[in-house]
Amino acid sequence: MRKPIIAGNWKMFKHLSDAVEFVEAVKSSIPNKEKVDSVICAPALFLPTLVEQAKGSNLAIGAQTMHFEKEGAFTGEVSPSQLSDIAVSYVVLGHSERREYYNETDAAVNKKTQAAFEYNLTPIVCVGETLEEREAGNTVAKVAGQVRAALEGLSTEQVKQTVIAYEPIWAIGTGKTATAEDANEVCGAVRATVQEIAGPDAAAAIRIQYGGSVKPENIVELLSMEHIDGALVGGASLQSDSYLRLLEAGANA
Ligand SMILES: O=C[C@H](O)COP(=O)(O)O
Repeated sequence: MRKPIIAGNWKMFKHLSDAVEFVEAVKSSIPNKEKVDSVICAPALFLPTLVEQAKGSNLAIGAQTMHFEKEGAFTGEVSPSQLSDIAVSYVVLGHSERREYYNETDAAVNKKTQAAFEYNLTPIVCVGETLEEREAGNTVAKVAGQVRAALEGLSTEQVKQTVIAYEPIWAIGTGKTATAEDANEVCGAVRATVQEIAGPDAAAAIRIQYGGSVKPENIVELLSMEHIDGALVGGASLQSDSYLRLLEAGANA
């Protein structure tokens, strides 16, 4: 059985003092690591403080993006080596907001995924279709193409350790969740794509999250689905009580 992974993506919300208060409130109540991987992906500015604060607890801290180069003249960017140096453990790559507003291409996502492994970070690679693509019946083609591009050149072992987050773009921050059955169908297509690229062992091991208006009220049903191994959560991860309820659902899935 695959261990569930619940990751909060705070996007560009909170000030440092709110973030510290949140981690203080949750850190002693995070479920055992053997039952669920619990992650908060925070703004880059907060990472050193939160990593220190979460040390010794079951909470892991992740970044929301990074460059693929180790270092260089890339004003405003954060490198994989810098994240690794401060002991960040996860990084979200190819979020639809990065793809849409910052022109993050499939090729860049692939370079970043490879760089994540080079620097000991676990990549959470986001894929998903727009409403137009869904209505045109192109969901699986779009998502499978993004998965193939992101995983190109990775070893089977690296594919097994990658986390894929399936996030239909029309469900992000809109309150519209895909039905658990629809989400499971696309996550199943992601797994089938992984099997084509990296074989059955990798397909059985890779963890696939659903994201898009996940909240304590709908997470149990989503996690009961065969191919859904966790959730990438925006809005509902911002409040400590709601975040802990999501983790509880993960621990009991
Ligand atoms: O990364 C998280 C997703 O974009 C989902 O955001 P949301 O839970 O606010 O819909």
